[in-house]
Amino acid sequence: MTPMSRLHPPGAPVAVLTTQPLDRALDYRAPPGGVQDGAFVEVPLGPRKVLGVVWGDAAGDWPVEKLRPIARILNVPPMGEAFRDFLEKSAAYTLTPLPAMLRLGLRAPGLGETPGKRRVYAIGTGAPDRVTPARLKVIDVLRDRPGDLFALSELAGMAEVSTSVVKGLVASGAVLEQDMPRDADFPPLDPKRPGKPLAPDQQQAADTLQAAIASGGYGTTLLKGVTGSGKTEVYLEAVAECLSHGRQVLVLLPEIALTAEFLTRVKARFGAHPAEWHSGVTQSERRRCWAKVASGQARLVVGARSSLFLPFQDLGLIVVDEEHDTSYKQEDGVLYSARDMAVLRASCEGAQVVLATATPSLESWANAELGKYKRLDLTSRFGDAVLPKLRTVDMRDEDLPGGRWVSPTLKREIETRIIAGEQSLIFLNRRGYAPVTLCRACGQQVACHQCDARMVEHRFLKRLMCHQCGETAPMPPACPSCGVEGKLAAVGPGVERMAEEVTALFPEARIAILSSDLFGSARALKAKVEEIARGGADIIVGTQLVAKGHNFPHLTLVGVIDADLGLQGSDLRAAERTFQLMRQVSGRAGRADKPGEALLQTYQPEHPVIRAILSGDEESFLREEADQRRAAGVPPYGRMAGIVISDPDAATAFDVGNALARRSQPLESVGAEIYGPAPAPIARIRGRHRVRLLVKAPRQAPIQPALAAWVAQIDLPRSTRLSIDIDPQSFL
Ligand SMILES: Nc1ncnc2c1ncn2[C@@H]1O[C@H](COP(=O)(O)OP(=O)(O)OP(=O)(O)O)[C@@H](O)[C@H]1O
Ligand SMILES: [Zn+2]
Repeated sequence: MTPMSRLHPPGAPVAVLTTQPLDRALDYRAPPGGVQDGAFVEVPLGPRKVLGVVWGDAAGDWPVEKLRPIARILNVPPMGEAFRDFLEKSAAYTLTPLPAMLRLGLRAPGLGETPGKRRVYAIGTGAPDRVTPARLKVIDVLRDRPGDLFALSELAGMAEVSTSVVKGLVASGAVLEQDMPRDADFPPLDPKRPGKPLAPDQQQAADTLQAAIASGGYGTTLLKGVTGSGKTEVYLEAVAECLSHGRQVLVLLPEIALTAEFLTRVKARFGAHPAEWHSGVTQSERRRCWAKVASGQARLVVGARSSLFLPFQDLGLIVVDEEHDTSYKQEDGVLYSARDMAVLRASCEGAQVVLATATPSLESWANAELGKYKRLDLTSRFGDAVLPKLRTVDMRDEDLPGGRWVSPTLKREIETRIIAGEQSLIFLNRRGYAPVTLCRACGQQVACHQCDARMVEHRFLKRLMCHQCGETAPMPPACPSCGVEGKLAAVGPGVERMAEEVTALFPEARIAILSSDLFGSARALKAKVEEIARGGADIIVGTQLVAKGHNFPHLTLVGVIDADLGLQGSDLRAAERTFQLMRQVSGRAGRADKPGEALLQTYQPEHPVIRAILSGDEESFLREEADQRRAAGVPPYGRMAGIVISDPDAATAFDVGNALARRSQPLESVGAEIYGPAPAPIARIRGRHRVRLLVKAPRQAPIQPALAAWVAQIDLPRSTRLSIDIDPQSFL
């Protein structure tokens, strides 16, 4: 159990950790009345006041009388000991400075403000005196989230109108302007409401999870169930158990588009919606969520990976749904895996973790094999639904003209579904219109001027876009290399081009295209997903956005345009990822009463991974994959870290890389090996040249302190950046 937070008496020296980029906590004096460990405070720093958290005793290297006093204690419950422990451990694990870690824990707007200071906007009762398209957009946003409060700029931004449009609506009473009320409580959830009657294997899994929660303490369970087996129903029983013990629950989902369906299921099960934390919620909702999680009033939070850094008071359960999903890895700023950090946080809090998936990551599977995690299996779909039949379409035998990708075989199957009134999904994991734009005069590809990457045509946006830096440019009238006009050609398919081909093949069909860049807001995407689930499309053309966890009851056919796509390249997880993605996307078919089928277009039907996907024998696939990784000493049977050194000047970056490679002693002393330096696979991003080193170590090696000592030997030039990715998932 967490010890009681101590009270530091008035005037006592205490350490305060701020979010400022300093390498340690600073000493201050406790204010009149004293201050508790974990208290959120405001302290003077130079001429400013900054936010911080009381972090135990002062370091004591300054005389007490020279210390400045804490300016103010915020009206927020102190941060629990377990959370502080988690921040320290996660900082040490990811080699992140503690202040940067704390920043993740303070991502709520207006923490220091007293309620009543901010102006917020909500739907009013009046009718607008005049209706314009701009005004309608504002009303649309408000109607879509009844009960939500918006800041002025936020509301205007979401509606894509100027703030004066909102003000005009306030004047007519159609929009209500008010001072921010005290954050409202979340409606209570009732864990005693009955759930759906469970199938015997579901019941058994639910009982096991409930028993673990009832007995208290930390533990992790891999809940492996085939797509459509009803994993969600099972872990909702675990949620119910945890709620009935009065403890808090966090459910992580890999994709905002999945929250809408989950909210509906929570409401059906517990009678009300949970708190939400992700980039799609308003600022005031974020603030409310943070505050109510801190006070313990919000009992269930559904969120994205950053919700792991919410100030839970008594966290009893974390569910990581679709635990294999690569989007759980944060690839910007603080580099962390939300799945691994969930396990770490749970161990600090004495909580249970449920990792739910149909296709476990090799990491989690291996931990279950080792007995570190418990494992529960659901081997069949719920009810009468059966797993989809999978077969390959051998593209070498298909008669297809150049520039077309839907094989005659796949086309016939789609026709059958349209006649039967069922849905088909065409899957291609590539955003945009075409991956390559080539000049037929000079043979050059259009490239990003600041990255070592091609520009990808996005016809819907009428622009070229770099998928590395996000830079966009209008489609040039002439080739940027040779200047010849009218010779630029799109090469290869993207999801937009597939939609074009499908429209030409099925002019009468209703076609929906789902790709993350085609939706301006989470709201628009959610609306589209719901419309599709209701049957509002005959053919869905989509990227990996649709592969994840969706329930489309009318969908009976999945056609994978290029099953070989992920098999190319040297990524150590290429086989694993392809296997997961193909099984997941196939799993969207036949989830209700009608059986489903998945067709994989491939040029190499004999490839071992393609054969494993078809056989559906996950265990042998994972076992074989495990053997190979064990032999190579790579994760999860060895440790890895990726170091990227970047600089506007290539030679400088290489010099740093070489200097590090030479001074290898700290790493060698723990048995680690260094590979590189070499140009990173994407050798230039945003004008910075990138050089990478890979560090490989035995599984038990204390790699973090060794890495820290190793990089500390080098003084980086001012222009150089160095990032360390522990357990890298992508090798770009
Ligand atoms: N015990 C049950 N009673 C009634 N319906 C159920 C039950 N269990 C599952 N279902 C239904 O079966 C469908 C699939 O269940 P669920 O979404 O929980 O599966 P899943 O294992 O999470 O699937 P996936 O891995 O593909 O996301 C849902 O429509 C769900 O409502
Ligand atoms: Zn770029």
